[in-house]
Amino acid sequence: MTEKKNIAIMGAGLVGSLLSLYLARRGHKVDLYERRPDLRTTIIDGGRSINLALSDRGWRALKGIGIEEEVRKVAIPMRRRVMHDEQGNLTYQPYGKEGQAIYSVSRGGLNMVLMNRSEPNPDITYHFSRQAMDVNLRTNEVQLRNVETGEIETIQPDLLFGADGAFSVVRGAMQKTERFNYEQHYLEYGYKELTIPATAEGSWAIEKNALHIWPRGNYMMIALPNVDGSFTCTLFFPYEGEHSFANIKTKDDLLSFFNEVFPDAVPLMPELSTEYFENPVGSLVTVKSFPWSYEGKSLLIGDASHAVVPFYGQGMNAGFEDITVLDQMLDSFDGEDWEALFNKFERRRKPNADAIADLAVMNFIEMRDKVANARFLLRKKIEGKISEQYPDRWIPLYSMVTFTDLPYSYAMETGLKQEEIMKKVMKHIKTVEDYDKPEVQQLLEKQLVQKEKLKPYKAKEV
Ligand SMILES: Cc1cc2nc3c(=O)[nH]c(=O)nc-3n(C[C@H](O)[C@H](O)[C@H](O)COP(=O)(O)OP(=O)(O)OC[C@H]3O[C@@H](n4cnc5c(N)ncnc54)[C@H](O)[C@@H]3O)c2cc1C
Ligand SMILES: NC(=O)C1=CN([C@@H]2O[C@H](COP(=O)(O)OP(=O)(O)OC[C@H]3O[C@@H](n4cnc5c(N)ncnc54)[C@H](OP(=O)(O)O)[C@@H]3O)[C@@H](O)[C@H]2O)C=CC1
Ligand SMILES: Nc1ccccc1C(=O)C[C@H](N)C(=O)O
Repeated sequence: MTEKKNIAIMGAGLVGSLLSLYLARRGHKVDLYERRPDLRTTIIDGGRSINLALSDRGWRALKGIGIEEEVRKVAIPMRRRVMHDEQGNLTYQPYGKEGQAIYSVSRGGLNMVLMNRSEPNPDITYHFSRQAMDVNLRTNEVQLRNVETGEIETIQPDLLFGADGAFSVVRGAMQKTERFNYEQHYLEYGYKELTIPATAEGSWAIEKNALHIWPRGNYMMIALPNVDGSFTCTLFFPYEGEHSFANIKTKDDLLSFFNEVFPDAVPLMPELSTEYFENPVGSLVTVKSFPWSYEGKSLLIGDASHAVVPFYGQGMNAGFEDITVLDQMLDSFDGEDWEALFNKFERRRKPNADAIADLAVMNFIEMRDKVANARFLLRKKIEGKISEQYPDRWIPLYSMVTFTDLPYSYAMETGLKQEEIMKKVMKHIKTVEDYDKPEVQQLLEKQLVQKEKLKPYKAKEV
């Protein structure tokens, strides 16, 4: 066992709360400081993103601490995309193979499960309504403000983890250190959450086990199911321009626009105009930074180090995977050189964080635009067939990201190679049956077998 450390985690969101369980299991004493009040006893306004898509990388981290089964009970499998066109016609695209799904979970519910798990553990203490204001990275002193009383206190842990989200204060302190790289990029789009409530019978008004998309070219609405029969809808919409948040000023503007572009959804959204004008518009930002640690005393993790736009449904999953990877590294850690450990961790994770950030932006274009196209859906079916025929040489990009633990960077590189091959294949395809044409089969044989364009993943030593 390594020496017992006093560890402080800034932020008791999804990543901070899960991380505390992993660190306490190794015998450390963990204190979490969260600027918000305890969500188990307080209704919090302003917290957005009511539900989240949980997939394999996230499940793996929950399983690693024995919490998977509890979360599965309240997770709704979403097996496919259901696309709604402007006439209300539906098309479908499965996410993966038979039995594969992404899972809709409540953000607050998941956070509570994680918090409750730490309750009987004397080595984990939550401090709510404590906002990190300033960090002295050299001394590891953190200034905290009691949000309720305004009092300031200073703590000095042995190790400090910054799990304080996309607008991290711990990262803010690192930004002032020498040779720290930082970049942020806001999309010209914002998001607003709306609701499709449960039917009078308490059931789901549209297909329950699906993620619904209303793709409209340069904007879209999506809906994820909740256990109470409702759906949380999110409108991703430009801030400015012809169709934009700026241009919807009145209830009439709203209803005439929604009736025109989302006609099948409007009758299912009785509170549309109240919610639209009351709910905030959230911004969409990618944050890339490096390094993530300082002198072996502090480390950024989750969104604090790599915030990604939500379109792949991978932000939390990537943050949870950070914990899995860190925990694996702790298995062979001598307990001495935390600086070397943190350096190894950040070098391993950085290329993957960058890859999922870029993939997430790409998936926005796919969701808001491409999925409405019959040729795109045909192409996905063909890809499914290739994957069935060459299971060890071709895992579709979406599946690599969502249903495996292959590094995101490998998924991205391989996806680009697949794209090249698909362009060639699709020149010969008009219908699914064309897949069996000799020229298609020969092309695949040449690319995949003879040229070995897509080699299976081999781990590189970092
Ligand atoms: C609209 C939307 C939809 C999303 N959908 C998905 C999805 O489907 N799947 C998915 O995997 N990811 C999704 N994400 C991303 C996901 O929400 C984040 O990646 C995830 O919440 C990151 O967890 P975290 O613990 O690092 O940060 P957070 O969850 O933000 O937690 C940070 C915590 O730190 C606290 N905090 C902040 N500043 C301070 C401070 N100064 N002092 C003390 N505490 C502080 C905050 O109150 C918060 O509780 C989505 C994001 C958005 C915006
Ligand atoms: N990648 C992305 O596009 C986004 C990711 N997220 C992530 O989703 C998770 C949960 O989000 P949620 O609970 O809705 O968080 P919020 O959007 O409610 O943000 C939490 C706090 O962050 C600060 N904040 C929000 N937007 C900005 C901004 N543009 N610039 C500076 N500070 C800002 C605000 O602090 P204050 O009140 O002090 O101003 C806010 O109260 C978090 O992980 C966050 O990291 C959230 C939004 C976008
Ligand atoms: N959770 C989300 C939140 C916002 C936007 C998209 C998602 C998705 O999960 C999209 C899904 N991965 C898809 O590709 O269809």
